[in-house]
Amino acid sequence: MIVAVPGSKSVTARALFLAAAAEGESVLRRPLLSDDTDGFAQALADLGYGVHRAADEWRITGRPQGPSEPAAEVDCRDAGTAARFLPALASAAAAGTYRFDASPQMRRRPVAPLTDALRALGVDLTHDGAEGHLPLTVRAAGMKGGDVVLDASLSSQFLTALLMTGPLTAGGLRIKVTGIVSVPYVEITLAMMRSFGVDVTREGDTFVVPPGGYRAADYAIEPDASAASYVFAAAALAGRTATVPGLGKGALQGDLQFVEVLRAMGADVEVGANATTVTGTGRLSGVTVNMRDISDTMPTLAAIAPFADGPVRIEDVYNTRVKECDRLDACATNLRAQGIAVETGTDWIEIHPGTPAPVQIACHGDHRMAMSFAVAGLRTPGTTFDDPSCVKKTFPGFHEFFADLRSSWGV
Ligand SMILES: O=C(O)C1=C[C@@H](OP(=O)(O)O)[C@@H](O)[C@H](O)C1
Ligand SMILES: C=C(OP(=O)(O)O)C(=O)O
Repeated sequence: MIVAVPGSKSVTARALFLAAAAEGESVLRRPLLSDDTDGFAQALADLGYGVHRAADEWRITGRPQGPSEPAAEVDCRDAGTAARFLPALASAAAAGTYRFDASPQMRRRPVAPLTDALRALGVDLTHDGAEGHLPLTVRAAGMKGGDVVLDASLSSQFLTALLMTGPLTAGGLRIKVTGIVSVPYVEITLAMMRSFGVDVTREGDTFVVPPGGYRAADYAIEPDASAASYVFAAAALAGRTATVPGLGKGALQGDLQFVEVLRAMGADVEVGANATTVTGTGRLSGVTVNMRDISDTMPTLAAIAPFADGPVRIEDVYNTRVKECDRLDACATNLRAQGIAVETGTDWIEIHPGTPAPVQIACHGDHRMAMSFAVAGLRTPGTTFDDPSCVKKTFPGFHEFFADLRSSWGV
């Protein structure tokens, strides 16, 4: 069955940034419509960029010189992308005072490696509450650019923010990276910067970003590979077939690699030129997998893991502890509540086979907790959620979408 998923959150956020920074009007086709991307677009409008949104086509009027508003208060809501990318964008403005705040959940998440780097580059930036967290205020006076050292071992979003800001500085940036997670997201950034006219080069662990700015683009946003993980996992679990169009061999998003985990567990997987198909075979074997590059799909795997015929061990995912919630803890606690044996360490989780009992899943306001355990709920009737609407962050219609999928599969 063909199952279309909404547009990519990561690609939509980058496209919004790059379009706002570019000279001219950009057209973004099939953007994701969700709380994160709505918040990002609204933030740009609040900063004074021209943002015109029709359902499947957003038009952004770029301002290479920065926001047209001399001062603004920006709400980044729950979005890591907005909270990390937008203060960097504002820092490059010729002048202006911009305050960035976020939800309590996003206020808890770190931004220090990025704000330290911006300060080292001469930006006047103050944390208005806890040091290293939102809220923060940028008093922009243009950025000269130059050399900077960045630790991206808690989040690649810090690096993406600096990379995308580089062309807006007078002399460009040379970013030396001392640690990195979620590398495929950096590849998305570099590919999209190329689509907006900028080529970043690498010298070992240093990224060299030229000055000169971006040019506007007509940009089609691919479907969200992390959202697709729920469809693929559901097919593997239910013994059905799902084909997600728009995500194939040329896809930008690393999270499509989740299908290789399902393949290793026994599902049939076909990655075509422009679509990916997963067929459940009725067999799911245990697996040990390093998910450092694709950690947004860790909860998807953790939730279905009890149905495998051996232990599922997921390694190298420390930074899932600083996402919408502490995901290693939240997965372990929910699985244990279902009666499943689970062990965890600082950066790993191991889940043993079992028959999950129907319980109310504690979502911790985390869309991925709700969506992952909804997939596992295919085999655990009676599963409920304390906060089902938290899916709005990236997939507002998820529960209706998933109910439709189940009824077309008859499961
Ligand atoms: O750059 C991006 O769009 C993202 C990068 C990843 O974050 P980290 O780099 O913090 O792992 C990912 O988890 C997040 O959902 C989106
Ligand atoms: C970690 C996530 O989001 P972000 O960092 O963009 O808020 C996510 O969507 O799983």
